[in-house]
Amino acid sequence: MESARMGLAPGLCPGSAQPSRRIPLLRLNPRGVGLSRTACEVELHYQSSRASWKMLKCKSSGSQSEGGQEEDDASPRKKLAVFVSGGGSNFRSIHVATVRGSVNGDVVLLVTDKPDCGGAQHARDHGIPLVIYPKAKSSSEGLSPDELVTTLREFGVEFILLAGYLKLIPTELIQAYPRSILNIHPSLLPAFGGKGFYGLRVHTAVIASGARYSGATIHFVDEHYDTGRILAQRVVPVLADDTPERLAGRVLSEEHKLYTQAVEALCEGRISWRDDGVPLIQSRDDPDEYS
Ligand SMILES: Nc1nc2c(c(=O)[nH]1)N[C@@H](CN(C=O)c1ccc(C(=O)N[C@@H](CCC(=O)O)C(=O)O)cc1)CN2
Ligand SMILES: NCC(=O)N[C@@H]1O[C@H](COP(=O)([O-])[O-])[C@@H](O)[C@H]1O
Repeated sequence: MESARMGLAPGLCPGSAQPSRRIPLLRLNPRGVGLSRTACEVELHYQSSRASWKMLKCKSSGSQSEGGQEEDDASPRKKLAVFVSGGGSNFRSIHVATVRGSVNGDVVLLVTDKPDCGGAQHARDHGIPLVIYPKAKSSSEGLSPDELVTTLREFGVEFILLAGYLKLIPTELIQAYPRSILNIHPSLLPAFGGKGFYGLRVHTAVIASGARYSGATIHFVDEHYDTGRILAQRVVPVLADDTPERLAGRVLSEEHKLYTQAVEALCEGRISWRDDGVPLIQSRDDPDEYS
């Protein structure tokens, strides 16, 4: 049984241009992993006779707040995992908010199905470990659903944020993280959601429908695309001469603000569930106000 121990190194990614030091191909121990953390480094010890995959490791200091204070006096900082497939502007926006301190949490892991995407590059540039899910058909790299759950648990992940992630989250993860997975969608769900509705396709459909308003939706994730409980929305007008690209740009700008506010509430324990199952955000300024 192969075991590998490694220190952290500046972000390395499968296929990255000039890895400063190749991380050995790591194998996951079916019985779990050992995780030890030095002052500013995380070392992972993996043994496995089964799945083989590449673990991208970087200094963990990149995920701490600017003040370096690891935990808010009031409550411990929440550990977040972000899932991306593309440019990662929502991921970057959330990461900036954790570093600046408005979000009482840290991004401790990035998950992607596209290791060369912009979001993965941001993780490498900022010392955030990265894993691949799901396995690419053409490659042996990547985790199985059970291995993904194990890895998230070993990183102490408490909440999962989908941010332009384009693969179906498996039932194993939904069950392991009840009421703890959020997604952002670029329309006013339930309109223009579901399989096939992602990226510019959403905005093209909105314009073609003649809808006068679109927007962004944050929702909890269930087993199906875009059918989970809606947590927050923002409305964006559709202009008579809009193109999908221009509408996308205005919606994306609202997404960044909406997602950051939702994650602030999530990390401060300001989300409550109405008796009919609708999640509400409690105002930071007025505890009697919910939206
Ligand atoms: N279990 C869940 N998984 C995911 C959800 C969800 O609500 N429940 N949300 C999506 C994000 N999303 C919309 O917000 C979404 C992403 C992708 C698709 C889609 O049709 N994907 C294509 C494949 C696209 C590709 O691989 O390039 C498909 O499945 O055919 C719809 C909606 C993330 N996961
Ligand atoms: N249905 C899922 C979907 O379409 N998600 C959308 O992908 C974009 C990702 O942008 P980003 O990578 O710059 O955050 C965002 O507009 C997000 O709402």
